[in-house]
Amino acid sequence: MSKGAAPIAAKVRGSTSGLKPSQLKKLQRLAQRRYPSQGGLSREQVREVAGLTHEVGRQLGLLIDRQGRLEMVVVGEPGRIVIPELGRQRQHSGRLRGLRLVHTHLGQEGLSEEDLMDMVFLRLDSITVLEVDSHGTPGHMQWAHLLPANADAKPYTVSKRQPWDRVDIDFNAQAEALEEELARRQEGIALQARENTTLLVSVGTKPRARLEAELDELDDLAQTAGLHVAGRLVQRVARLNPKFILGRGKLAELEVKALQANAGIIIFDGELSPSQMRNLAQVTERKVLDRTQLILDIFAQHATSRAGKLQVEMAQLKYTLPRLVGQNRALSRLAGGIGGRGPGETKLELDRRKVRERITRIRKELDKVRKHRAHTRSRRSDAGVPIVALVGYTNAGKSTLLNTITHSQVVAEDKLFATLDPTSRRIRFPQDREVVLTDTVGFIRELPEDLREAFLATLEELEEADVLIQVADAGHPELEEQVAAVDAILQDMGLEDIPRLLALNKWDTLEPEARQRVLNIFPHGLPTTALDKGGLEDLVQAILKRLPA
Ligand SMILES: Nc1nc2c(ncn2[C@@H]2O[C@H](COP(=O)(O)OP(=O)(O)OP(=O)(O)O)[C@@H](O)[C@H]2O)c(=O)[nH]1
Ligand SMILES: [Mg+2]
Repeated sequence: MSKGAAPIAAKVRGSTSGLKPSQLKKLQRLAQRRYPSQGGLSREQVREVAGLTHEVGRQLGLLIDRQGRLEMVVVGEPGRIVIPELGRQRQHSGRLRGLRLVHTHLGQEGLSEEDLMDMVFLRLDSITVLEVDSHGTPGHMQWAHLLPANADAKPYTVSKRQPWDRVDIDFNAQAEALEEELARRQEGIALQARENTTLLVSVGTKPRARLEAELDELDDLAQTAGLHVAGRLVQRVARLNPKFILGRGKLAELEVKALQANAGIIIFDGELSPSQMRNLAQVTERKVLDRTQLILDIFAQHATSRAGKLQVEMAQLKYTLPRLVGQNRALSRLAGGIGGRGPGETKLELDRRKVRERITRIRKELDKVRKHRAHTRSRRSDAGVPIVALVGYTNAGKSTLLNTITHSQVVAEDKLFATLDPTSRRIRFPQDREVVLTDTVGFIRELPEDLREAFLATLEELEEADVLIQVADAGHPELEEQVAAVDAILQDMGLEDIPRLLALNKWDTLEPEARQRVLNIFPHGLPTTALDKGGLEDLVQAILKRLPA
């Protein structure tokens, strides 16, 4: 090594190969300066940086903290610059990084799309470009910074390109004002904790209206799980991006939204592959969940019986297992709070063999439960009491109907999946007909495979049923889709031959024209208002007519 070659200081990063020792030394010297907040760089500093850019023939980037100290000098290539991963120490809730980037361009182009993306993904206080001409003379400057949520949905503001010596913005004051504003907006939304604040994302090939309607359901699910939904993002695509599911531009938009809303959780409609989940958690540095995990989480919250808990745990273990392998950051995200309820952190840390053993044990226990239930059922059918089962989409009013018909107190709530355990009540109808009325877990479209498997066991009761009452929420905008989803599941279970009634529930919520429209679609449907006993006479008569003699 020649005498003058100093080691590359830790502060100089990037494409340094091929640089002369003297050039490296000059770059290091940049780290000894203090950079003013007003205007960003002093006159001498602008000339120095422009001259160096010209000398090395590559873009230069200066990451400067709020004290004006240089955190890092990044050497780029002639046409681009790659900012290395930054430390995470400055990452507290909703705040900016506390670093601004000033970088040079060789030539006369201002901030590029790529620059703005860097600002978003690195959560920089601001980004500034200084144009350097072919003589090493500084020319125009242009800066940009993020904006708080605003009516125009503008993610950031970009200044005009202006002669470098006219830039007079106070960069620190601007960044601090922005942070204050972000925090103030936060208080505005009823002091929602970051851990509970959620953005919903739908990416798909279906028509936009369909994606929106499905997001409405995801919204209900999120609220059922106790989350605060701060916003949503929909992207229609011809093909899903295998790595991030979203395109890069949309991902930046999501990041801006998450930053503005201070969202700690992002939930994707549909299922994410383990690697997509990992990649997304990494770039967004937020907890990333998919619809399946959300549903699993709700089931975990609502399971009360031993069997119900076991079924949910089994489904969670099965779904989570492949998503744990080789994960580091995403794992620690998953382990706490939502998305990790049920099998707690310690269980998630068990190695795969132990998880498999646990699954086997649960399966055995569930077998026992199943046998016990079968036994109870056969006792019932020995007694010759016909069974009537309520089935239907979640939140349609099954439990309410059971309550009203039997005056019992099964939990009925305006929440999805309020009921997870089948409940049976013996009731006596007029004319001394006795029946067993059974409430069941609600259905949902695209029920996650592992859950379907787990809950088919609960639904075994249905095989013994003499009559099924399919309860639908007639006032729901997705009524037809929900009825179709339930039909499909019943068919799947081989139950399509059991006599079935369709209760068009929540009839009270419909206007007269809507009633007519619904009856045109479902001419055999029986209007019911489960809350009101008087309105159930037709349904009871229809049930009696279908009972075996
Ligand atoms: N307006 C109106 N609301 C109803 C009617 N029936 C049920 N509800 C309400 O709808 C919500 C859901 O009722 P549940 O009986 O819990 O529905 P479920 O089908 O058992 O739902 P899961 O167990 O979650 O699958 C509750 O807030 C009920 O009060 C009705 O006829 N009219
Ligand atoms: Mg219920």
